[in-house]
Amino acid sequence: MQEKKEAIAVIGAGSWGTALAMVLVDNGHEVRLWSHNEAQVQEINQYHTNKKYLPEIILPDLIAGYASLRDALAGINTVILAVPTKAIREVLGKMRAVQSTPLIIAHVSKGIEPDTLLRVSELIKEEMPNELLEAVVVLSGPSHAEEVSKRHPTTVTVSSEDMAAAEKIQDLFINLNFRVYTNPDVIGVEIGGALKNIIALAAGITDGLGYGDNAKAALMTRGLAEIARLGTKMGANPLTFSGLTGIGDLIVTCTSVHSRNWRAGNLLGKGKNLEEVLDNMGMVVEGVRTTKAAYQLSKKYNVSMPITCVLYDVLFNGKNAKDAVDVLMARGKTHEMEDLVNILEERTQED
Ligand SMILES: NC(=O)C1=CN([C@@H]2O[C@H](COP(=O)(O)OP(=O)(O)OC[C@H]3O[C@@H](n4cnc5c(N)ncnc54)[C@H](OP(=O)(O)O)[C@@H]3O)[C@@H](O)[C@H]2O)C=CC1
Ligand SMILES: O=C(CO)COP(=O)(O)O
Repeated sequence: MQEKKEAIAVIGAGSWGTALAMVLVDNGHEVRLWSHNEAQVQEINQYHTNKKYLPEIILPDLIAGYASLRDALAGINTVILAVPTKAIREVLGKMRAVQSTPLIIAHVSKGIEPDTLLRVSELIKEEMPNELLEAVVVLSGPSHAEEVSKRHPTTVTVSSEDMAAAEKIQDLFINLNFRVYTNPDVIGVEIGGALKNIIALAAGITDGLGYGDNAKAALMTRGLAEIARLGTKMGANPLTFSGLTGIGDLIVTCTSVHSRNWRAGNLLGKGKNLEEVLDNMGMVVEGVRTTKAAYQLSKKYNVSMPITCVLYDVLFNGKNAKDAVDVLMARGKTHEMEDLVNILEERTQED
């Protein structure tokens, strides 16, 4: 399927960076997997494992671990940026310091920065000077690293303001186990990928409370409704939320034991406190910061996001999880689709 082979730097050797490095090696590319942790780089090069993040997996020999960012980026045109949203600015600062030629940066992070309310592609454009940035691409969709690393069938979507760059990333990754679609709606793809983590935390909480499948289906459906309302108000195509990076990712994250967001929520629902939960997770739980950002976005855009708002109170204001569910169930009567219809009508009038 794939013709042109090239050297690619994957920046971040957590679960997702490592699994994506495997896909690229399967497609015949030279892969340089950078980590800020030298011991981990040694483990990757000597033992071909990454025990902390993918304990069951033997990595292909052709994944080369790099501790030097300068060496990892030497002569490179395409970077896969696979660190948590919180680390993006720091890592881009380090890249800026050693880079002199323009890069296509394909990010795979699912978050929004609180306070600035920037999406990850916007953060990248803010941190990287124009002369170092050929294009920014986002790769997102229902894709747990644990399953991708076992080469189980997976589908994702790539999006960019530069669709030629998105198609390049599609070509680099697509194979018979990893099917890559394109979608030009960057806002919708990034908002869907980031905000599904909020709903996964909430779904974990109701599972932890022992509420079962009706409650989870309600959260997923009404969660998607509030994601679509906000995203559409921000300029996304509402259809994107019925695609892989919307409902697709929401399903996988709310229903899989692999999801760190669902697992964190589940522990919260069982009565553990947030600090304890995050300390024990050992991997990123993006939904916590994203809840803060989405809460702020809902105020900025004046969009009703009841699930996000009660989760915000659970995470940051000490609200009891069961009381939070009661608040949602006791809300005033409302129409299922009216708000989204109104937002779409407003948009038509503005055009
Ligand atoms: N895991 C998955 O299945 C998927 C994850 N994603 C998204 O990908 C992004 C990365 O997640 P994931 O790989 O799962 O996260 P992990 O927690 O598994 O790994 C994070 C990696 O980033 C490194 N890191 C953290 N902070 C910094 C920093 N300041 N500088 C350099 N490196 C840093 C960590 O290093 P250290 O070990 O030293 O902490 C670790 O190698 C997230 O936004 C996530 O939502 C998207 C799709 C699937
Ligand atoms: O985004 C993911 C799957 O598509 C991974 O979700 P978690 O970060 O909750 O593990």
